[in-house]
Amino acid sequence: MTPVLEARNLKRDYQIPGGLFKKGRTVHAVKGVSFSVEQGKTLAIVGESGCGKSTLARIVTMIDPATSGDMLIDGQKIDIAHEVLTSDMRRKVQIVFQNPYGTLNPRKKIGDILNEPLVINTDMKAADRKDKAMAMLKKVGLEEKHYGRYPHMFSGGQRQRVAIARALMLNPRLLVLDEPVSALDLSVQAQVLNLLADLQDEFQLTYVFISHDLSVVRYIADDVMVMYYGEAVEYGSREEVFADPKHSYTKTLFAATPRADVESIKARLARKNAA
Ligand SMILES: Nc1ncnc2c1ncn2[C@@H]1O[C@H](COP(=O)(O)OP(=O)(O)OP(=O)(O)O)[C@@H](O)[C@H]1O
Repeated sequence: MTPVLEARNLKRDYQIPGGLFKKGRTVHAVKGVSFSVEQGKTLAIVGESGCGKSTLARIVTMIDPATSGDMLIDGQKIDIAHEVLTSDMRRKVQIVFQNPYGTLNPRKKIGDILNEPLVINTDMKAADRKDKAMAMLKKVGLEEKHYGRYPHMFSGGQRQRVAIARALMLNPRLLVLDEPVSALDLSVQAQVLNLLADLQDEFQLTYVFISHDLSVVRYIADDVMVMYYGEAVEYGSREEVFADPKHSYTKTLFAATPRADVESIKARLARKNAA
């Protein structure tokens, strides 16, 4: 089966300009990383701050170009240098960030926020756009009455639901989730993770899930890639990586991670496995 996303030897360098008495230098943020994700699966990318996860997320989402390497969506090559990147290509991958309040325009109503991607990228009629936005609100566990409200009227968890709904409006092939629950309380984290899992089941969505929290990764990932200083030091199925971490960095990372309360996620997965 052709993977939804395939990355081959992706690299990203940043040039840091020099000053009067200081030489410029190059930061190798991502040093040749390869991975793939099949439809309906979740690849978690984990690692400590500065390891290059967000840079990779921005490359995969086509927000930033890569310095070299190849990226394919459904087997189709993406122009990683962004010289001829079409909007059709861009809309195939959407992203949800950690802090929805920072990415939802506070002056826009939820309905307008959900409509916006359709206005920009499609020629759908206003009535059809509204129908789609209303349906999406329900899919993410919100209600029709929320359509006319502003972001500040919602809780953190509800705002993240809006961000997820907005990301799904263009029926993307891939959703990049960049620390999507890290800013939320534990009980709300579990609800949002359950929502993501339900949406994945229903729409066969494919996720790249960026996280530093291994207790979350353990319950949502199919595959895990551990990054360290721009390199993938570990990559395999969740079971393999968790049962037998090979790299010394991964062992340290696992030992240092507090176990969060993810009982409800565990229960949900147990139910799913039993069904
Ligand atoms: N725009 C930029 N210009 C220069 N250096 C950058 C830029 N963006 C990231 N870097 C550097 O690239 C490296 C990887 O950063 P990146 O933000 O991808 O890591 P991260 O693992 O996502 O960290 P965090 O979790 O803190 O966001 C770091 O050394 C960072 O300082």
